[in-house]
Amino acid sequence: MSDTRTELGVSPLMAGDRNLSVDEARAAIAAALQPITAHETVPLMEALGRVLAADLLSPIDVPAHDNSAMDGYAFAGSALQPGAPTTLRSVGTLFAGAPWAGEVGAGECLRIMTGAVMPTGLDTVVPLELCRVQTEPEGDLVHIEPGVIRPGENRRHRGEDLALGKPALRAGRMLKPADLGLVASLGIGELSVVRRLRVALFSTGDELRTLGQALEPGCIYDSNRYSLMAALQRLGLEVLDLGLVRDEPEALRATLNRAMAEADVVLTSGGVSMGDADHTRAVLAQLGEVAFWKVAMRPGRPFAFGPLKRGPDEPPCWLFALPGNPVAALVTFYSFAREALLQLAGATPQPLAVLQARCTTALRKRPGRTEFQRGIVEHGPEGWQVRLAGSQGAGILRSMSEANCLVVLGHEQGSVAEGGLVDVWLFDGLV
Ligand SMILES: Nc1nc2c(c(=O)[nH]1)N[C@H]1C(S)=C(S)[C@@H](COP(=O)(O)OP(=O)(O)OC[C@H]3O[C@@H](n4cnc5c(N)ncnc54)[C@H](O)[C@@H]3O)O[C@H]1N2
Ligand code: MOO
Repeated sequence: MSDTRTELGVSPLMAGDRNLSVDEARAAIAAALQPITAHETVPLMEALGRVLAADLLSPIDVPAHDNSAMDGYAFAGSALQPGAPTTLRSVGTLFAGAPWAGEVGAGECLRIMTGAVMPTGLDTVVPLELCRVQTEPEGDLVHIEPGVIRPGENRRHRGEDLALGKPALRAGRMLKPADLGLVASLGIGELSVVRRLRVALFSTGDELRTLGQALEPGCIYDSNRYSLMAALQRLGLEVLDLGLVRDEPEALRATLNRAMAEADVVLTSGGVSMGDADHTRAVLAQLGEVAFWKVAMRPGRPFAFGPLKRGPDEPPCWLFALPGNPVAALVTFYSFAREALLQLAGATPQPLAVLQARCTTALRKRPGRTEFQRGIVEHGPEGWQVRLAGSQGAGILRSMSEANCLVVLGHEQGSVAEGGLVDVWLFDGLV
């Protein structure tokens, strides 16, 4: 990371007045970042959402034995005669957890429960509902009509879920509920995970007040820190809340120094547009190589990104400076910061799930920039459909709150006719 200017490439840092496309900005960010590697061991029940540090090899076969997939009768499939009924005598009952110790001879079968170990020599289970049982004092007779079962059916094979020595989960996995169950099925109670990425978060703007403070004339409550903190928590990251920072070089410098000392990333909102940015730029120029971009997108045009330099052998602290307008802050977070933070956290990239939905109204759009509109997607008579969620102003948080998705109109895309298909990012898919 010594020569970030080269790694970022000429285009983003030298973009000057040119507008970068969303894809160019994303690519420049991804090319600059190096994941953190330090790891720690955590108990399984604390591993949800954490990033697996190394491939997890299965120490056992799961299941450990061939076993029955059904409640029924286990027998040797070779006993089945093509085109003729088969009758077998049941010589015992097998329960899960209690392997069969006896013998099973020709023409015999065993009543077996789901999950019980298949005895040696038996490879087929006929489910109870597919056979006729005739009760007899010396052992029930089981009649199987031709064609209801084939040899080998309803047997679960040893190791078919997880095979001894094979990777059960790969490094970089963000662990989800089923993964924790999978690890438990291997008898493993703790995991090596990448340490949590630490993100310092603050809002800038003299007009901002925080919860509990009085709202003087001209002031507003800081909302960005709360929506961004929640978005960071959803990603499973550690948040260092640095509160509000006034529009003063010394306050900014002091806060950035603290963030650089304590965090891997600093995420800010406000103060990146043309207005009063000069002193911000001067402070950032002293601390690192932050580029101020204009991205061809709406909302969220102004955005700054780059490394704040620490010691010569230390990785930089990465700055993501989001625009102040509350919707622009969230849209740029999801467009640029989300995947970059997952990359830094060591997670295998997981692009957002994109749904295609029919737009219930026509949308005006000119090619040459990406537009994000707040929408409400629902299932209608002809499949997924989406309508816009109220006012689309970059400062209108209410419509963002009412929305359940973002309608994403791509860089090259033009206007959309009523009923046309559009891409949708589901908020519930934003992990
Ligand atoms: N001459 C220009 N003016 C503006 C441009 C431009 O390119 N040229 N870009 C506009 C766009 S687009 C946006 S977005 C904003 C972004 O500006 P900043 O990042 O410098 O943000 P601020 O000016 O500090 O704030 C903008 C707006 O958002 C409110 N805000 C800021 N922080 C918070 C917060 N933490 N919680 C709630 N609301 C917040 C702030 O009060 C302003 O109303 O600039 C446009 N102007
Ligand atoms: O980022 Mo701005 O929100 O496009 O107004």
